[in-house]
Amino acid sequence: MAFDAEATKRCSLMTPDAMAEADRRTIAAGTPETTLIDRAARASLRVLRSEFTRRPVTILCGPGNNGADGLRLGEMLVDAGWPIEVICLGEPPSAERHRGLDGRLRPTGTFAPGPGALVVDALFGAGLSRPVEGEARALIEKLEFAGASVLSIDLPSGIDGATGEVLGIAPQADVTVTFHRLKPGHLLGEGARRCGKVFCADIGLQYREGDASALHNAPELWRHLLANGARETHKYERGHTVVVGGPGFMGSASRLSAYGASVSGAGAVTYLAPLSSAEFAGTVFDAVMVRPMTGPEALEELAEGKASSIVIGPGMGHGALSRDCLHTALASGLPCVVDADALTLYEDEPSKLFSALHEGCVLTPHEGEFARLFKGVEGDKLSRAKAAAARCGATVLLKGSTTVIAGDGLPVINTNGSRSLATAGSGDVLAGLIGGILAQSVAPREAAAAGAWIHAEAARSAGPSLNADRLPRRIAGVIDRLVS
Ligand SMILES: NC(=O)C1=CN([C@@H]2O[C@H](COP(=O)(O)OP(=O)(O)OC[C@H]3O[C@@H](n4cnc5c(N)ncnc54)[C@H](OP(=O)(O)O)[C@@H]3O)[C@@H](O)[C@H]2O)[C@@H](O)CC1
Ligand SMILES: [K+]
Repeated sequence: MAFDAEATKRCSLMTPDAMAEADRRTIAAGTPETTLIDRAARASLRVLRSEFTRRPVTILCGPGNNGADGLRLGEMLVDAGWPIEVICLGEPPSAERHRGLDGRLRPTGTFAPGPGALVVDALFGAGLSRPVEGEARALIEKLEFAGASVLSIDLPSGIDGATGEVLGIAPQADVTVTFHRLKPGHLLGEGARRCGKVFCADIGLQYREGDASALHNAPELWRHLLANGARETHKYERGHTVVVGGPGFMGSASRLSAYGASVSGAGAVTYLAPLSSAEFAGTVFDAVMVRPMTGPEALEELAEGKASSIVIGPGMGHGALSRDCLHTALASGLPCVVDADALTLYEDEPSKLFSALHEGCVLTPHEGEFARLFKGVEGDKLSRAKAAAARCGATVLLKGSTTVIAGDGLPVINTNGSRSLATAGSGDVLAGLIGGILAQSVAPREAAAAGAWIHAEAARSAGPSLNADRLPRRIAGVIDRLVS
């Protein structure tokens, strides 16, 4: 079962190149470029007026259409009676085309933004092609300690719209206004930090299948998949997740996974407890069934029976039984969440793990585990997750304050994470939650996207005192609200 098709269009992220192509298409279909610039400027004006009170405005304009948006915005601000000045890189704009700016153009050397001023950054947007240097760099450097507010048009100048990386230098914007669709660079790395509050305005560009390079995660993509399970009446028809338990003191991580699975909407969860902790596990769980793990054959028996997904890795340890269980889990062909110790068991020979994985698997590494398992995979987070998924032949969920999910279909970027999630055991709960969603016949990329968003949402309104024990209860609340 897949993402909702209409929501996929709305949640699409487009690279600067795809945006330029949409721009060309729209112009070729009869909308003049000046009309698009006009709409972009008008949208910027709307946001500017809603976010800032009247004050002196300096507009920094670059040589391309990002600068053209800035010039047009300048004219609109003059019409609205705002005090403005315009500073252009390179050639000054034609007096004929921009009569409204008469007497307001200043040379670059005069730029001295003061506290309380508003600077519109229209230097570079989607056409940024190299690191920002020279005069443009000097202008952006002056912003750093000026205390002025910054509104960036399309992107903070210097942010690569495809990756979120800084090319040379980029300002810290308070507000960014972009058009048509967000770009991955608005959500990734430094881009996410430098954009401030992001607004996306419709300027009448045509959308076409194949324009997207990634998706911005949102419940409208996958909410219908969760509701599906709730219609089934028998517990095993609603999915049955098996969580492979960890031994002794380590067992708490896997128990958190079992709690995560138990609130996922799956009909049943079985906790397969190593003998050293089976008795204890039997006393702590109520809603989760506990079975003793006599050996990998106990897992095999469940996999051949009623299980519909497996969660393996949290608190499992690196012993021989762990290896046997991992092999049994993967060989079963059931959807599997491979997390924590299951990711690091084979860090010295990852190809052994990769060759056992199948397309129903979801790997959930944090940055440290990712670096150890996918040696040599470098670059921005989106590219790394995609490369890792291609290398291992499974879905990869690369965790962090921004989480990227790559697998079959467009990759998904999840951005509702918060600091409250950075707490011990939170990742174990996530692994269980995704396992529980997988058990409900949801495809791996879709289950990972749903799990990442729900998990983050459960922590979003919480304070720093949130711990992993209390997370499942909050997850249950989020899911119930989503499917009600
Ligand atoms: N499609 C849409 O949605 C719409 C887009 N619109 C707007 O258009 C913007 C895209 O316009 P764009 O393509 O003209 O690119 P833009 O960002 O102005 O920069 C290109 C110029 O900068 C130069 N340059 C690049 N890097 C440089 C550097 N480091 N240092 C110095 N120079 C550098 C580059 O020079 P070149 O590489 O050619 O030598 C070229 O001259 C987009 O962000 C949005 O605001 C709206 O108006 C309407 C609909
Ligand atoms: K800009």
